[in-house]
Amino acid sequence: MGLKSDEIVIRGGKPLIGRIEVRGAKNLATKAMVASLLGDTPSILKDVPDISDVNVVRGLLSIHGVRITDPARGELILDPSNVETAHFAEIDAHAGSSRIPILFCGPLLHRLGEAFIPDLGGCRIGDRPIDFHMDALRAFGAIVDKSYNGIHLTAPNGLKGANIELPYPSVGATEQVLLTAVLAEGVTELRNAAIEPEIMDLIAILQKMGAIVNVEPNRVIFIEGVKSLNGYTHRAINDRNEAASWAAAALATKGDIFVEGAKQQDLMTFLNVFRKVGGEFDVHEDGIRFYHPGGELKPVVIETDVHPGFMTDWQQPLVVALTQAHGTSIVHETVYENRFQFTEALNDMGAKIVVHKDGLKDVQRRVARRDFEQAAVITGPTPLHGADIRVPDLRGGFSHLIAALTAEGESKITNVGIIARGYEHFVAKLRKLGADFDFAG
Ligand SMILES: CC(=O)N[C@H]1[C@@H](OP(=O)(O)OP(=O)(O)OC[C@H]2O[C@@H](n3ccc(=O)[nH]c3=O)[C@H](O)[C@@H]2O)O[C@H](CO)[C@@H](O)[C@@H]1O
Ligand SMILES: C=C(OP(=O)(O)O)C(=O)O
Repeated sequence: MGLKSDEIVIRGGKPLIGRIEVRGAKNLATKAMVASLLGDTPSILKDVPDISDVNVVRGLLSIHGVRITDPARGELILDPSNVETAHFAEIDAHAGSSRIPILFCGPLLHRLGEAFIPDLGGCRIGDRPIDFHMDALRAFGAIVDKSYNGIHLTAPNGLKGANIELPYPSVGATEQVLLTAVLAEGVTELRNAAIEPEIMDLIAILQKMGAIVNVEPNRVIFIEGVKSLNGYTHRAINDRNEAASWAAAALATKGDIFVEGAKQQDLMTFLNVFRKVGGEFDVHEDGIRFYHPGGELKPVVIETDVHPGFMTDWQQPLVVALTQAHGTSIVHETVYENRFQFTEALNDMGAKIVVHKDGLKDVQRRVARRDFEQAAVITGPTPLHGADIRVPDLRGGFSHLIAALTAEGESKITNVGIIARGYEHFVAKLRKLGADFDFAG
């Protein structure tokens, strides 16, 4: 029987070897596209990855009247001059696979005086509430009405600078405040802000547009509202999460992958862990070579955290390599409540991973426990064998690809479409790295 478009059959046990390229980050490009709504003139974004989350945001921007053209590979011109005329109150659509529509709130309130936000997508890796976003918008003066099939926001008196302290340094809520405060009247002080490299890149974009944003010590950001902003021209920061995923793939499969576009500065925390596990890397001007130098991999204890800690999006691919380490590794997941679903499939393939749903209370941790954290204890090395598995979420899906490539025998993975949310042309890249697989999609 033929394969369906969201299925891949992988024959594993072969190292991945070769060179691939990472381009603009999913976690920046999509937000930069939203920022174009704030400008009075067109914006130009370069190195936009060909991923489905970008297409979702593109679709929503078009519905709002932003004219989008792509004159060259990875380049988008976003012209917001028709946004007012395309004005409508309600989108009868879902956000598709993406969480980005939540970031339309501030820009639409500024331009139209109201915003309608449909249900959000994104990975089902925990509750993922949006209370910080809504509280921040209320502090700016927005009125939030949840009686719709989605959320309806208005700002009858305009948006005014606010004093906001986030309960947790949320990436999305920090972006929400930035995208709202730049055109709000007066000064906004944001405390306990997230400072991920993608946020710094968004701030660079806003500065190019004419915004005044000061990043102060201790997670404080001051934003002085301005009356209007122009469009920007910007090359998106590269995708460090995709780079880390390919690095993990090189380690697990005993391979050697040159990731063009990987940047040492954005990956420092990951590189330290990669080295401690026994992987080697060479930093070049145009990328980083990640490889398994031979010999045994070593176990590690990791706590996921906000930047500059170990990014939660890195843990899922790395766990596959940890199944091949000699000894017991522990991954404390402190950012999301439910990010170990992917380990069930790994266990079906021969891994020994025990997930502690309430975390490991007796194990000493570097930083204080969060109420809902989980821990995975991985005992290795365990040979992996092929299995039929189903992708649960984006990074979990990439982990399944790595596991199937590491395993002896054949694996059939279904629901691989999710992986295209954040991994550009992953099938072509696997082919380039010498993977043995069948894919019909
Ligand atoms: C598109 C994008 O950029 N996604 C990234 C972004 O997600 P996202 O922006 O959704 O993640 P957040 O940083 O907001 O979430 C962190 C934690 O805060 C909680 N929270 C967040 C908002 C809120 O209103 N209330 C609340 O309780 C979340 O449930 C989670 O436990 O940052 C995450 C953390 O680096 C990454 O894993 C995601 O890849
Ligand atoms: C959790 C992730 O993404 P999103 O916030 O888009 O669901 C991710 O990139 O791993």
